[in-house]
Amino acid sequence: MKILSAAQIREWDQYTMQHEPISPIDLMERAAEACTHWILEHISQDIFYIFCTTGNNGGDGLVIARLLKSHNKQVKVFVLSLSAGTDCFNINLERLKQISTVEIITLKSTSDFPSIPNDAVIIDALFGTGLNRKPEGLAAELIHFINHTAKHVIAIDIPSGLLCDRSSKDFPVIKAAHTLSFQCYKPALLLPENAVYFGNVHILDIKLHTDFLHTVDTNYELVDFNFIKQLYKPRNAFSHKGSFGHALIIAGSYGKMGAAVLSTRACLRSGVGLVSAHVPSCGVTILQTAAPEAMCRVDRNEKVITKLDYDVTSYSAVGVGPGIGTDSATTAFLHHLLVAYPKPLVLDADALNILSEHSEWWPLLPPHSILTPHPKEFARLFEENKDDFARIETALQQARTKNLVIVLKGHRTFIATPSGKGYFNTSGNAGMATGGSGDVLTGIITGLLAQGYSSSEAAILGVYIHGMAGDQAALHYGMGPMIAGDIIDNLSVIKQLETV
Ligand SMILES: NC(=O)C1=CN([C@@H]2O[C@H](COP(=O)(O)OP(=O)(O)OC[C@H]3O[C@@H](n4cnc5c(N)ncnc54)[C@H](O)[C@@H]3O)[C@@H](O)[C@H]2O)[C@@H](O)CC1
Ligand SMILES: Nc1ncnc2c1ncn2[C@@H]1O[C@H](COP(=O)(O)OP(=O)(O)O)[C@@H](O)[C@H]1O
Ligand SMILES: [K+]
Repeated sequence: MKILSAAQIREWDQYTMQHEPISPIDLMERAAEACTHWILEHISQDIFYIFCTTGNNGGDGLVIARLLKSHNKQVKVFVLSLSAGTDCFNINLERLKQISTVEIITLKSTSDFPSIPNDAVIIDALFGTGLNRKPEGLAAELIHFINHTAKHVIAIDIPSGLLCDRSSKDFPVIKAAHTLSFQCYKPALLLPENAVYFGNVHILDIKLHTDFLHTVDTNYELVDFNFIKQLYKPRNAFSHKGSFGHALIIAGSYGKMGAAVLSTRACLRSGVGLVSAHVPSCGVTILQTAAPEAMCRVDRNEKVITKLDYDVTSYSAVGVGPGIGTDSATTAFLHHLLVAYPKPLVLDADALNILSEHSEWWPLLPPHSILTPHPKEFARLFEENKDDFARIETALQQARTKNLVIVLKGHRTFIATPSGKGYFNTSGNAGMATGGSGDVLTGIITGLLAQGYSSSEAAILGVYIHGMAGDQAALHYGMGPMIAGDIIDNLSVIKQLETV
C-alpha cells in the first residue's frame, strides 16, 4: 500500500469526487459515518465534547456530533473560528443547528474553554491534513488545555497539530488515545517521535477510489500481509536442500555466544537449505549443542573471530556481526571479508560499529549489501538527524548513493532501498525490545538472501516475518516475558504464507 503525502491525499479526495462520482458533502458524511461507527463499537461512554475549527476536519466533527446525537449520546460542540468556514463546514453547521438539543459554543478566548467532566470523551476535530504551520494563539492554547484537562481523546484523521508529512517537533499537538485516520497511514503516524500523540491508530475505510493509486508515485510503501504474500516464493515440490542455498553466519565471541546461537537458529528456520556458523573455538560446543543442524567453521582463535582461511565465495549468502566485538583482529577479519566476498553481505551489530570507525571502507561493501542498524548504530554510521523525518530521508539518500539496503530498526522498521523507495513495516510489538531480537533478524534475512531473494526482498520479507513471529510469541508469553528465542520458536508463522 502506497503512503501518500498531504497533497496526494487531497488529490485522492478530488479524484474520488470526480470519478465515483460523489459530492464533497456526501464524502464528508461517509467519513464521519465511519468514525461514528467505530466510536459506537469501541467506546462505552455517553458524553462527547467535540472540538472543531472551521475547516473540513471541523466539518467531520460536526457530522460526528449529529450522528452521535442520533444515537442518543450527550453531545456538546465547541467551535474555534479561525477563518470563514469551508462550504462543507458551513452546511454541516446549519444542519447541526437544526437539532436544538446540541449546544454549540463559540470559543473566542481562553475564558470560553469549558470544564470537562471526567467521563467525557473528547473528539479532536481541530486540524486534519490541512495543517500547514505551527498552531499559535488560541488554537495552541486550546491544544494545551485539552492535553492538560481531558482524559479520553479521539483524534479525527490525525492528532491536531501534527503535520502529515513533515516533522512537527516543538509544535503543540493533541495527545490522543486513539486516532481514527481515513483510508491510509499518514507518514507522521509511522514515526516514533509522534508516538506520544497518536496512541492507537485505526485506519478507517472511507472508500476512496482505488484507481487513483495507479496514477500516483510515492517514495514510501506500507508493508502488510498482502504485500508480503506477493513477495513470498512457495517451495517447489521437487526441490532439494541444494535449492535453498547455503548461508554462513559469522557471529559470537567469548561471553557472547548467545548472539551466534540466536542468529544461526533463526537462519535455520528461515527456509534455507544449509547453515554454517563461523565462531571462535570457545563457541564450538555451545553452537553444536544449541543448533546441531548447523555446521561449524571453527576460528583458530579461542575468543574472537580472526581468520578467513576458507573459500567464502562458496556460500550463497553471508551474515556478519552479532556478538563479534571490535577486537583489532576481528576488525582485520571484517576488512578481509569485504574484499573477498563479491555478493551482498548482511552486516549487523559490531560489524556496523567497526564500519562506523572506518569510513574509507564504504566503497568495499558489495553492492546491495544489507545493513541493519538500530537508531544508535545508524547515528554512528551516518549522522545525528534533527528529527525522524530527517533520519528516514538520510537512510533513503545513503541507500541510493551507496547502493545499499538500510534496515533502520524500531517499532515501524524502515527499509530504505537502492531504488530510492522506503518501506515501513507493520508487524511486531514492544515485546521484541529484548536482547537478541536483532540477532534473530540477521539470521532470518541472511537465510532469505541465501534462498535467492533479492536484497530488498530479503530485507522487507525478513523484517515482516520477524515481526509476525514476534507477534505470535507475544500471544503465547505476553510482551513482558517473551525473549528473543521465542521469536525463533514462532517462525512457524511462515506457514501462513505457504497456503495458497
Ligand atoms: N472532501 C474532503 O476533502 C474530505 C476531507 N476530510 C477532512 O478534511 C480534512 C482536511 O481539511 P482542510 O483541508 O479543510 O483542513 P483542516 O480542517 O485540516 O485545517 C483547517 C484549515 O486551517 C488552516 N490552517 C492550517 N494550519 C493552521 C494553523 N497552524 N493555524 C491556523 N489555521 C491553520 C488551513 O487553511 C486549513 O485549511 C481532513 O483531515 C479530513 O479530516 C474528510 O471529511 C474526508 C473528505
Ligand atoms: N517496540 C517494538 N516494536 C516492534 N519491533 C521492535 C520493537 N522494539 C524492538 N523491535 C525489534 O527488535 C529488534 C531489536 O534489534 P536490536 O536493537 O539490534 O536488538 P539486539 O541488539 O538486542 O539484538 C529489531 O528488529 C526491532 O525492529
Ligand atoms: K484532528
